[in-house]
Amino acid sequence: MNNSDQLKHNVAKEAVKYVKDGMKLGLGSGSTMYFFMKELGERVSNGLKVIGIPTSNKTAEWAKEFNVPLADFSQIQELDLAIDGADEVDPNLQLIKGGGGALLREKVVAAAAKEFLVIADESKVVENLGKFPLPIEVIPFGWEVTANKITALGCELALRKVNDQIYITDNGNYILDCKFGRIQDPEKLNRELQSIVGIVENGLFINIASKVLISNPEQVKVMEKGQ
Ligand SMILES: O=C(CO)[C@H](O)[C@H](O)COP(=O)(O)O
Repeated sequence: MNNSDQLKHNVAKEAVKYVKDGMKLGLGSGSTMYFFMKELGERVSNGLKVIGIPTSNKTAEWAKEFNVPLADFSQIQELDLAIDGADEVDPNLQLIKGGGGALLREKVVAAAAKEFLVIADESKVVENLGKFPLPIEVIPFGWEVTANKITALGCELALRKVNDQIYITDNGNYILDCKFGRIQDPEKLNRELQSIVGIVENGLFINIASKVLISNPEQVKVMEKGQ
């Protein structure tokens, strides 16, 4: 395992300790979550009873691989705990997410949870959000018009492509990766983006994270609001 994977694995091992018997879980997406799913599967094989709602088709595949039971979201009103990775975390626990393209379901699931636990390695911690281009999910219909309105807020953007093909989210939408540079006021930008028609959701997770676990080569630290 390389050093980066080791840090992801370490933080996942710590996060799985927050899972208690009988919990309804939100299961985030991304490579850090892969290690969490592996660890969770280990606990399930030792008798832990949980059910999970996956935030992406990939996470659903991992749940199958590691025998983590999944539930029907329509039968669940509230989740006990959602766990997910992040692309950037600031000192106020505001996040940029969506590097893996799953931000919409991730936000829906996080918002349905009593607690939202974020797991990341120290490379994700920043003083100000914005070095990582902000992913914004837009509907394909008229996406160029939507893109122009986003650009007017002061960013350069690119339609996400993979192998020269437009990237399509699990919800059938497009992703615009938006370079705002240092975001001075993430709450304000979030509000502005929410008012643009054509945007389905943006990757700013404002006042959603309850706690963030950060791994460095020595330890896993807990970040909480107001620290
Ligand atoms: O938001 C996400 C996917 O939409 C991921 O949580 C984020 O991209 C972090 O991924 P990784 O753990 O691979 O660094």
